[in-house]
Amino acid sequence: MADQNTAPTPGLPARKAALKLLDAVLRRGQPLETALHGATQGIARGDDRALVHAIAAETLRHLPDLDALIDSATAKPLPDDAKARAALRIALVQALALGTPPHAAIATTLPLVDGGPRKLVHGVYGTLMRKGVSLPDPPTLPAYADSRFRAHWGDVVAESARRAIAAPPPLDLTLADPAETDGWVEELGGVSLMPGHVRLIDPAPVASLPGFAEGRWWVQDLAASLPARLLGAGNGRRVLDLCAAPGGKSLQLAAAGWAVTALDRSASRLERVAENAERTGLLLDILQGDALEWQPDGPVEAILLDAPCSATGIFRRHPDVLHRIGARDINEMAALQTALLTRAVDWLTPGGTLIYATCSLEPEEGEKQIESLLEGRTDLDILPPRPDEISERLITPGARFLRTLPGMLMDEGGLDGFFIARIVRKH
Ligand SMILES: C[S@@+](CC[C@H](N)C(=O)[O-])C[C@H]1O[C@@H](n2cnc3c(N)ncnc32)[C@H](O)[C@@H]1O
Repeated sequence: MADQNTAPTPGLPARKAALKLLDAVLRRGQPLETALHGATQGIARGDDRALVHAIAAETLRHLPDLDALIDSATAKPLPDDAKARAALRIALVQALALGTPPHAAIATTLPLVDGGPRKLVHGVYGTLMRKGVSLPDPPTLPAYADSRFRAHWGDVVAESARRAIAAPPPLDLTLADPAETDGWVEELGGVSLMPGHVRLIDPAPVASLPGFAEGRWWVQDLAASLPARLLGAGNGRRVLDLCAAPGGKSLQLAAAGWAVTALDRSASRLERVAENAERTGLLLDILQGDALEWQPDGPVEAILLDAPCSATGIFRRHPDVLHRIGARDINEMAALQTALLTRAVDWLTPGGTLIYATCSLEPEEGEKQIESLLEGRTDLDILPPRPDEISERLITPGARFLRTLPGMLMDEGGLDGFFIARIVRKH
């Protein structure tokens, strides 16, 4: 990112807001995107808000390494929540990762600790800069996430996750009409890894891209497009999308010819579903309701349950998740998923299909959910993904489920971590 510090008032409000944003994420456990609005109140320019986001997100991508540098230059470690540590993190990340000239990075940070540990911050920063330190490439993952990834998926995947968190991922679009894939690849200057998918490596702001206003596509990571692909063509049949907002998968299903009931508990998130439906001209029956209480009028042939989850699979775009999620969150989410899944599966007609998906790298929210669902249930079966439905490069031979992991399609820009199972009701 370009240095923003050439303005006469050298970007102090943006740095202050970045500190506030990081505090909301690290101390109060709020998602980065949720906290952004509150932290940037009073910052009028879009560029400045983008700078706040960039400083916070980049700090989170490199947090363990930034802290290790800070600890290497202090006699004893500063407390985690010390103001000096917070200020040093953002000064260092600007100088070492965002390309801000070192003097500008510290000049915009020191006023934040006026009347406090100014001398300490200046001293530690100066020591590190004189040493010519740099951040390791790839970054070190937060310890808890690193140990879980290694335990569940092995060292190779954990190392790929380190490379994946290093930078924001490319922008993936899902097309309303997969037959137009070649045309949009050319028009947008992207590449396609599957029919109906276009990837932009170096994207412009979304709303300015051709086809956005006309609703010819929507933003959706390639992995997030896989669950709906496993339901195939709808031919006018009804599908329940039980956790629908903001609506990417509902739109895909409607575009594939399904009559979609898009249910979600959150009224505010459903507004985004309605906006997306309007922009794309795709028809959705939008309903607010809690899937733990609501129920359909009768049995249904197809259900998509894109369940709420820890979201540890989407750390590339949301580097805050790996800092916020712990064992308790994973267990709570897994219990909610079990409740949603056991309820929804009983709504299926014989021969009906339920797709269960989570954007999580935690087996408790994926493989283990389905294994325990199937225990003692002779009426349910698993239909594994077929290479003709999605790229064969994503299918592990013999696997019953679809599991995307860091490292897959890495040379093409990778994809998010997802778990997807196709459950069929036999009788
Ligand atoms: C992973 S997001 C869904 C993403 C969406 N399927 C898409 O593709 O855009 C999970 C959603 O589940 C909703 N949710 C959580 N608990 C719910 C419940 N008990 N009933 C209905 N919706 C719920 C949340 O509001 C959230 O919008």
